[in-house]
Amino acid sequence: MTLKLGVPSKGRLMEKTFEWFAQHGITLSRNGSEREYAGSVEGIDGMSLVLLSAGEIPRELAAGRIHLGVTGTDLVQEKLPLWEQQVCPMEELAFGHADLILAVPRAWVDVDTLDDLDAVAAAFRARHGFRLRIATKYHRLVREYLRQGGVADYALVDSQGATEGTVANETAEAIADITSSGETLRANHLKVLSDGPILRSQATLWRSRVAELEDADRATLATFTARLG
Ligand SMILES: Nc1ncnc2c1ncn2[C@@H]1O[C@H](COP(=O)(O)OP(=O)(O)OP(=O)(O)O)[C@@H](O)[C@H]1O
Ligand SMILES: O=P(O)(O)OC[C@H]1O[C@H](OP(=O)(O)OP(=O)(O)O)[C@H](O)[C@@H]1O
Repeated sequence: MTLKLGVPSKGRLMEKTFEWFAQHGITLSRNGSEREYAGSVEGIDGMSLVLLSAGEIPRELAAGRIHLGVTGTDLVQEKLPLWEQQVCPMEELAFGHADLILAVPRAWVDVDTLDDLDAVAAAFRARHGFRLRIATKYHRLVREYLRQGGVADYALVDSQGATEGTVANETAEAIADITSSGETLRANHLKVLSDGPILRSQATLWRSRVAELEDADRATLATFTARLG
């Protein structure tokens, strides 16, 4: 057996993760072509690399199919209702910073807070005969946040990408998505509610609490942990 490390298979998150491991004397690389999802690890014995979608890493950690994984706090908390029992954060990696926020059309001048949204949601239902729609891929986190905020008159609409476009496309009245620079929100004429983000996320190195460790894996994990300082 080897200690299995799951890393995002593409984009910024993959590149930054490779850089972060390099700073700790561990060289991660993708085998063969850009399209091949196998990789290798140099600089530490007994560790192997698995390239995965960032969104699948939480589930693989929770199933114990990988021992370590890099992905955002947002994805772990969204995908794993019992995340604290299933995974443990080893290190925040100081990149991939993004806030999960609720945003409404900038033209809604009377709506700045969750309380305002609640009032508008009730009026919206009375007027249109259906609930105000919020587009998101973060169903669990958004439902929980709105429940705690006392907002009930809404319907979630699933959106797995280009979520900010759903308002202009008239498939939703509001959105909940991650934002970093804020540019996508601005470009789509949306404004963030002022109550503060639903969640602040960053790329984090997680350890599975359930993956089985053989003696050799335990030794590899100890060597790796010592490297992190
Ligand atoms: N603009 C951004 N700035 C910083 N971090 C971001 C940004 N967009 C996404 N992230 C973070 O990167 C991680 C991966 O996001 P996301 O699932 O959207 O990636 P993806 O490339 O679509 O991955 P997948 O392979 O699962 O489709 C998440 O933790 C998210 O918070
Ligand atoms: O605040 P900003 O810096 O503009 O970044 C936010 C955007 O980045 C992410 O999208 P991504 O580029 O991953 O594409 P997606 O819409 O397919 O998820 C996220 O879903 C936002 O749309």
